[in-house]
Amino acid sequence: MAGTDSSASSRQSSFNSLAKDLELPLEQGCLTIVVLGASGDLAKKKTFPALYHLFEQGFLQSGEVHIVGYARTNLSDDGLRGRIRAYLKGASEEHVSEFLQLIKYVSGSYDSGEGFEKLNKEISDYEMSNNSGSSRRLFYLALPPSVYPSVCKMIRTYCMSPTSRTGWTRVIVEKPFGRDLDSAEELSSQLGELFQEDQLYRIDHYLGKELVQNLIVFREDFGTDGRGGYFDQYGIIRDIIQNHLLQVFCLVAMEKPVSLKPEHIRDEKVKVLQSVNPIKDEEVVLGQYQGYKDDPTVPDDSNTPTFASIVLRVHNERWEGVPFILKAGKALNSRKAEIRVQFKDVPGDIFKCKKQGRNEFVIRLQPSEAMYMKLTVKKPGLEMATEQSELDLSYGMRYQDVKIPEAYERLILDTIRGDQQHFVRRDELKAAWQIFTPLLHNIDAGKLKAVSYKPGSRGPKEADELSEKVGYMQTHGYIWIPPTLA
Ligand SMILES: NC(=O)C1=CN([C@@H]2O[C@H](COP(=O)(O)OP(=O)(O)OC[C@H]3O[C@@H](n4cnc5c(N)ncnc54)[C@H](OP(=O)(O)O)[C@@H]3O)[C@@H](O)[C@H]2O)C=CC1
Ligand SMILES: O=C1O[C@H](COP(=O)(O)O)[C@@H](O)[C@H](O)[C@H]1O
Repeated sequence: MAGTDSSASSRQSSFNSLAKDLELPLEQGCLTIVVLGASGDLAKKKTFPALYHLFEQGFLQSGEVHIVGYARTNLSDDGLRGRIRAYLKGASEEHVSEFLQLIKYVSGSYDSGEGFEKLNKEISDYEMSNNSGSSRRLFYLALPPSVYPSVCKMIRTYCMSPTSRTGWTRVIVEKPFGRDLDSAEELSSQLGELFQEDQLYRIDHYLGKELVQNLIVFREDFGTDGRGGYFDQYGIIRDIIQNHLLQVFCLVAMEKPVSLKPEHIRDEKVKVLQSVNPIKDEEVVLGQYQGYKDDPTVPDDSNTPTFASIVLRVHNERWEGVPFILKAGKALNSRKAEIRVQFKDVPGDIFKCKKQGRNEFVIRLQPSEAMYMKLTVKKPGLEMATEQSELDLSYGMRYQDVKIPEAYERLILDTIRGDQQHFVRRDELKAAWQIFTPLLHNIDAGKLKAVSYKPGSRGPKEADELSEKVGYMQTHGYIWIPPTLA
């Protein structure tokens, strides 16, 4: 049975020792996870599968956890279970059935008491029957941000963990957290009036990826695929750069934190964000792929960028003069996310032979996690010539028996443990919007135009020109493909 075997208990024990390292309280007892927006895309593709994987590994135990889906759509418990089952392909039938039995569905609106009273009754009945005297309540808002204020108000009014029991109430909110600095601050104030900062978990799933650190390239080989209506309201900067890529940038550029405690790490992230200089228009390239406007939900005159390459410059002792190129796009030639640290040429290079490229340290976040170093070595043989080679740590080869957890899996577990290290703090969010808001307002006002690029290409040629102009040198004549990708 899932959740009761010895591997599950050994995981529970390493989980407990990690919690001890971070000085988090060790907790057991009744846990309810409520997924609001349970009928939606994120819930079925990411949230419920992540919960299943936590269950399968013993982090969520039958008899202790209770999962409730909530949305307006009229569904039965089995109706919701059927939708979820379709996204748990390849999993053991026995485990899946056991997991699905933990799930109930409650239907109701997002702004009236009736549905939330029903939801509270469902949770309270389970807590009474569980008999542990505890009440841990986790609310996952897999919903459009427009309904966060009303949903949070309803949770605060009807569904909080009762003070008569030990436990807590925590709320996970998805991105986008606002459209610019003012709207994000307004949303933060609305939520801040209802919950303490330590109850709010602003999720950015890039922070849950195994190899998250710096970045220079981020590419996707698909377009907006049916999400054109949503995407056109936001664009690539709000969808990916202001959140996912900026978070990764912070982890690379920040100074060493005082300790691994969440507050110490987030203090350093805020410092580096506050050291970023205003973005210069001439260090931005925007693109829109040909065919984007064929989507009927996208206006014919849309200037929304589906591609952007933006140079950030950090005004501090360590990074003065170093360009950080944040690049993301839809409908490109490949789907990958990488951090690429390129080393400068040595001054007074004594080797006359033409180099293929500079030394680079690459961290591939996906697909096929890897870290590798591209470096110039002497070409084996009698002549004194150089060539490019590599030191490779491809995870698929080095860690063949290890299953790398999904980002959402890790982040939900962090929330249950009360570890906010990988979540965005309010002042961090503000500093992030401060960097991008002037640029976004200029784009919204039509002052910066997106140039067109071919789907399946590297994006606009102007982006490569910009990288070169700020000092990045592409490797010529030799491209190494890690064996796990070949
Ligand atoms: N999908 C993805 O891959 C990702 C999504 N996100 C974020 O996660 C959240 C949820 O995304 P996703 O699941 O794609 O969204 P959906 O559009 O699928 O919405 C989720 C559910 O919310 C309800 N809903 C939709 N529109 C409205 C509305 N205008 N007013 C009230 N309720 C509404 C619907 O449930 P019902 O009608 O049954 O109540 C719907 O099933 C968003 O904040 C999104 O930005 C973040 C990263 C990736
Ligand atoms: O939040 C989002 O992220 C995905 C990319 O996530 P990944 O884990 O698949 O790299 C992006 O496609 C989507 O547009 C955006 O909303």
